[in-house]
Amino acid sequence: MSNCNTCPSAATCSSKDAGTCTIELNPNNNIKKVIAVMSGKGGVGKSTVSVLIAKKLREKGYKVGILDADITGPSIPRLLGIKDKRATGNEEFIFPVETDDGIKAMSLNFLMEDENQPVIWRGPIITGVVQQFWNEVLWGDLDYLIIDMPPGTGDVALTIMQSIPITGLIMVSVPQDLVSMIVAKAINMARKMNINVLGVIENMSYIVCPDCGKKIKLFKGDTEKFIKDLGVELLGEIPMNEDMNNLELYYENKDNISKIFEPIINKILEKVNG
Ligand SMILES: Nc1ncnc2c1ncn2[C@@H]1O[C@H](COP(=O)(O)OP(=O)(O)OP(=O)(O)O)[C@@H](O)[C@H]1O
Repeated sequence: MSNCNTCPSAATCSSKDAGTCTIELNPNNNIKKVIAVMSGKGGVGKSTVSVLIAKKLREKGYKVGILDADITGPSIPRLLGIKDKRATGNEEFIFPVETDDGIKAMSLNFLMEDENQPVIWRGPIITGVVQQFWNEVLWGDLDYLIIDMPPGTGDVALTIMQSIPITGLIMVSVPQDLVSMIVAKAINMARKMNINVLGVIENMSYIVCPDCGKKIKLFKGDTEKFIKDLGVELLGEIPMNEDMNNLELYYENKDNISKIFEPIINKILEKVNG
């Protein structure tokens, strides 16, 4: 977790005297581990990976929540297949929405009447909402909270890294040198903030030929070099396919998805618990 020594705003921040700006967790919540999923670049499959992690952990019997910190582009409700549900609350708490398989989720879209309406808010309001999702949502007992980070290395990502105790951060990339460069920025940002980077998941790594089963690399990015240069572990590769593009039908495609994601989740578990 971050502290004031690593914070770029330390000179002007009012929390400096306390030595940290970590937000106290609501005493009604008991969250054992927080896994943040980030990319730096948008549209590479961060939310997809967040949902895959949540589903797999839930299948293994863990109590799981997923916090959609992508306030201006929330996709978790759709990917979980619960886009029509709405969150409720009382004077003290916001209650998370729960999937049929028992994953608790909070996203701005659960609070919007119409998912197509944009939120046209400035940074401080957006960061305030993310902080509320952390400490005003009644998560209860969770083994793992997955945070789907917003794209980029801006204000919201910075606030999350500073104020939420992240156990480990997973970076999602695709095999294109332009994307790798931006993901490298995000990894370096996390390291500057003393966040434990668990590794990189390469999404859209390849497609599988439907006739001969051969793996075809569509992009020519030098993943090996990128991983080596940054000294970070490759946690696994995810192909581009229909199953991944239709996560709301997860249980129909579970076996295919498991073949790909089971080794990845086992590695993640090893890293967060090792
Ligand atoms: N491996 C894959 N195969 C096929 N489609 C995929 C794959 N991964 C992601 N997609 C699709 O690509 C789109 C973007 O994915 P996703 O929303 O997970 O990315 P993101 O990085 O979270 O985007 P954003 O920057 O908007 O938050 C979605 O339509 C998703 O279904």
